[in-house]
Amino acid sequence: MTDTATGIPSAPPTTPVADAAIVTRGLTKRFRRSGGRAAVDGLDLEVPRGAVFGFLGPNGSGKTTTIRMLLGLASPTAGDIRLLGGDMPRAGSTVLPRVGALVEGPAFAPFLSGAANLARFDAADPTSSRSTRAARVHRALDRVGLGAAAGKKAGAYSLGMKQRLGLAAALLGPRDLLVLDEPTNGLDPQGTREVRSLIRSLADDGTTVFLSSHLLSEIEQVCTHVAVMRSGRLVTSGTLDDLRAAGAPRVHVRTPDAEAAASTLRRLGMDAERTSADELDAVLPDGLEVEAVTSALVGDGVRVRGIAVSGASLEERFVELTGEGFDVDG
Ligand SMILES: Nc1ncnc2c1ncn2[C@@H]1O[C@H](COP(=O)(O)OP(=O)(O)OP(=O)(O)O)[C@@H](O)[C@H]1O
Repeated sequence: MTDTATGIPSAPPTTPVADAAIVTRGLTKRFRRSGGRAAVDGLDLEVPRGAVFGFLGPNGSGKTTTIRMLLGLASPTAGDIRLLGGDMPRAGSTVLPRVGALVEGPAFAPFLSGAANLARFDAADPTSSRSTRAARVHRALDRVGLGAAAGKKAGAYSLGMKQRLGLAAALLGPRDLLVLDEPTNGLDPQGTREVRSLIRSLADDGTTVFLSSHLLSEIEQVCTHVAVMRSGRLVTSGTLDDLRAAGAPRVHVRTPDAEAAASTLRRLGMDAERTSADELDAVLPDGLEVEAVTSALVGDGVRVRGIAVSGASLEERFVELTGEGFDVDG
C-alpha cells in the first residue's frame, strides 16, 4: 500500500460499502452521566478493506468511545455496525477472532514475563492451538521488537515496551483487521518510528488498519484514509490525497495575455482554469514556489498585473475543521 517511489501511502481501490472492513450507520452513544450531549453522534463511517484508516480528533471528540463500540466493549445507544461483513454485536463470536485490538493499554500481570503474559492472552482465545502457542508468542514478540525482552517481567517494562506488548497481543492470531487506539501513546521517537513501520508492513500484507490519533503528523505518515471527529460528530472523511487536494494552495494570475499565461503554466505542470477574460486559476504543485511561477511568466513575456496564492495547508484545514487547538506535532 506504499508508493515505493515516494514512500507516501497510497489509497487502496475503493471497495463497495457491502465489502468494507467497517461500516457504521447512525452510530450514537449517550452516557447517562453526560447531561444529554452525545459522546458519539450519528456517525456514518466506511473503512475500505486494505486501508490504513486514521481516526483523527482532539481529546474528548469520541474516538475511544467509537472504538469500544466497534469491538463490542460498549453498547451503542443507537445505530448499526458491520465489522468484516458481520452485523455487530450478533456476529461478534465469528468476527472478533479476526480482529486484533489495542485499546487503552491492556492489563498485563506485572509479575509475569512478557512471553508468559502473551501466552495467557493466547490461551484465552478458544480458537488457538496449545501446541503452537510458544511459536505464536515468540513470533508476535519478535514482530514488535521485544524478542530480547521476552523473559523480562512485564512490570519492569517501560511504557513504550508495554505498548508494544499490547501490539504483540493484538498480533497473536492472523488478523484481517487491526483496531488501534492511539498506538504510539507514550512511545519515544524511536518507538514511534518502529510502530509506524510495523503498521506499514501489516498494511502491505493486506491487513486493514484502523487507528485513532490526535496527531495529524502521525496520520499523514501512515494513513491512506482519514476521518476527522469533532465533539462526537464526523466533520470530514476520505482519502488523504482528496483532503490534501481540497486544501491545496492555488495560484491566481491576472493578465491581459491569458492564452500565453495558460501555456506557461502548462509547461510548469499546472492545469490552468480561465476564471474570466483576464484571470487564470491553477493548483500550485508541491515544491513549486509562486516566485518561480512569476519569473517563468515574465520570462515568457506575459504581462503580469497580479499574482496571488490562496488555500490552506492540511494542518490549517484540520484546525479549521476541528475548531480547536489541535496538536499537529509528532
Ligand atoms: N464512561 C463514560 N461516562 C461518561 N462520559 C464518558 C465516558 N467515557 C467517555 N465519556 C465522555 O465522552 C466524550 C468522548 O470521550 P472519548 O474518550 O471517546 O474521546 P476521545 O476522542 O477518545 O478522547 P481522548 O483522545 O482523550 O481519548 C468525552 O466528553 C468523555 O468525557
